[in-house]
Amino acid sequence: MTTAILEASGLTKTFGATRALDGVRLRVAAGESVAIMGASGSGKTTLLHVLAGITAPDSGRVIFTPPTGVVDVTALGERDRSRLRREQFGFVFQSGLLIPELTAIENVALALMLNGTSRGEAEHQASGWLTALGLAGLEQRRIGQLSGGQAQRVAIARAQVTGASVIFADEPTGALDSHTSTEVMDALLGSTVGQGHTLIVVTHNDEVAARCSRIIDMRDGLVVGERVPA
Ligand SMILES: Nc1ncnc2c1ncn2[C@@H]1O[C@H](COP(=O)(O)OP(=O)(O)OP(=O)(O)O)[C@@H](O)[C@H]1O
Repeated sequence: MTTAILEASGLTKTFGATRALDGVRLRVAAGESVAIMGASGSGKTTLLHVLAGITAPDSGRVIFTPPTGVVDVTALGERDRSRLRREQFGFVFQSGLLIPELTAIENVALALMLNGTSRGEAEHQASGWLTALGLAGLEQRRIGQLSGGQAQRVAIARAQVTGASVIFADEPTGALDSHTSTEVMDALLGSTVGQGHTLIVVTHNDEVAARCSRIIDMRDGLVVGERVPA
C-alpha cells in the first residue's frame, strides 16, 4: 500500500454504557476510496467522525499525513480540529449540511469565504465546481428548489471547492433513488479519487460500496474484516 494519508490505532469511544468504538485500527492510503459497512449501531458514523476530527476518541490516535506534513488529529484542541476540518477535509452527509436559505453558488462559495477567500473569487471557483458537477444554470436556485440528487451534487461541490485532500461521506445517497444514487456516486468518485484525493464513505448500500476500492466491515465497534469489491 502507498503512503497512508490517515492512520488510526487503538480508537475507543464510549457513549454512556455503549462502546461505539472498541479499539479500531485502520490505515487509509492516499487516493483510495474506502467504504465502511456494518449493521446499524456498529460504530460506522462514530469512526468517521473520529477520523475527521469531529469527535474526540476516549483513547487511540488518528494521524493525518497530507503532503505538507504530519498531523496528530487526536492531539489537537477543538479550535485546531475545526480549522483542520475547514481547510483539509470535505464532508458530504445524507441531509446535505447545506444552508436552505442560500443559493447553490452561495452554499459552495461559503466554504471558501470561511477560509478567507473574497466573495468574488469564491463565487468564481464555486461556479467552476458547479459546472463540473453538471449544475450549470442552477447556480442561483435555493437548495429547496433543487432535487435531492442536485442538492447532493451541490454538497459535493462544497466539500471539494477548498481543495480538500480527504472527503468524508456518510450515507451520501441514502435518500436517493437508485438511478440518482448512481449519478451522485459518479460525481463523488469523479471529483475525489478521480482527482487523486481520498474518499471515505459510510454506507449501507452494496452498490455504493462496490464502486469503492476497498470495503471495511464493522461489527460492535470493531473492524472485523476488509474486502476488495469484485
Ligand atoms: N452522541 C451519542 N450519544 C449516545 N450514543 C451514541 C451517540 N452517537 C452514537 N451513539 C451510539 O453508539 C453506537 C454506534 O453509533 P454509530 O452512529 O456510530 O453507528 P452506525 O454504525 O453509524 O449506525 P447507523 O448505521 O444506524 O447509522 C450506537 O449504539 C449509538 O446509539
